[in-house]
Amino acid sequence: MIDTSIPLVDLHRHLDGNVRIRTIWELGQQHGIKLPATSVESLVPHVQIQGKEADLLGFLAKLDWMVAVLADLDAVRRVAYENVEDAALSGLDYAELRFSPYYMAHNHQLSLPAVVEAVIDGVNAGMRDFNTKVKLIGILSRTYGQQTCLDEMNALLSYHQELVAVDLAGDELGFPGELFNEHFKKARDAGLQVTVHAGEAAGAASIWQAINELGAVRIGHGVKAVEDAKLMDYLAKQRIGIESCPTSNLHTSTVASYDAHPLKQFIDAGLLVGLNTDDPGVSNIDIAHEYRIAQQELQLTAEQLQQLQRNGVEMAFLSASERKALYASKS
Ligand SMILES: O=c1[nH]cnc2c1ncn2[C@@H]1O[C@H](CO)[C@@H](O)[C@H]1O
Ligand SMILES: [Zn+2]
Repeated sequence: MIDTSIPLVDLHRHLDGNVRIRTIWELGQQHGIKLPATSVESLVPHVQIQGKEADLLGFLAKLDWMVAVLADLDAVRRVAYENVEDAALSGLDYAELRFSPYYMAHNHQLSLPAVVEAVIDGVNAGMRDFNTKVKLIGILSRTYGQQTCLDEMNALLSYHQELVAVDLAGDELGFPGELFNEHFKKARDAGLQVTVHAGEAAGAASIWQAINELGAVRIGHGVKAVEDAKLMDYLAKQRIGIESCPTSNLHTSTVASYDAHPLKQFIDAGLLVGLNTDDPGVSNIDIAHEYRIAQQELQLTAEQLQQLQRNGVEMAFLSASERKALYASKS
């Protein structure tokens, strides 16, 4: 199902949505943080989806305990380091890990630039110990509004050489992309690429906005693109990558069932679409699970699965020589 001759990548993966349950428990104990459970086992329903949530915000609440235990920069480094180990354990050759500095910092008033630096340090330590190449994407958590996102952007930009891109995540319905046009201009001016969570909770107009005003060259989820034929055409022609995350879309009730997921329509329309996990810890999945779902629930052929795998490599934020080296590492 996964073709071992093609690099396996995951480009849409929140490192603050992938904190191990045992780590949440241990950090809670270590720092005397009150958790809503008396054991690792009883913590599970508080941080992992059981069935599905009614909407995106219900889903996002599951991440809250993952960052509630980030009491100091060592905790941040640990989570970043373990994310690289998790990526390696799931067989990824290359991963783009994304994180929101304010989301990780706010419970314990950590400094935003210090959190960015700690994530970079943890990931670099992970890359020394494990065999997965990682690049980082900085997130603005739109749910906290324009000013906080400006603080996030400034913290991220002070480490722009260690990042490949910026993203906008959180409450898409409550905080439309227009609020962040200036933020993303700063990022583009600093030479960063842009991917945006769009067309997940809101409709196709949000995807147009992300492309035309925020400068997105990739779209996270993009589920609602199927509602707009012109947009589908544009995405295909412009080779705008769609970071598809089918299980996350089910868990947020963005789609009612796997059957209703538009992945096959994206492929049929010739879109540059790849498979990703989104928040593996919250959804309790790995990348292999998404390929299994694509085969068994979305009825994709072996050729289509290979195409998804290659699309991932094509849309990765890598230079031409890095992409070549990634392919070469498999042959
Ligand atoms: O599927 C998603 N859609 C929108 N926002 C998300 C999703 N998963 C996580 N976050 C958001 O990303 C930041 C942490 O990286 C947080 O703002 C979290 O709410
Ligand atoms: Zn996401």
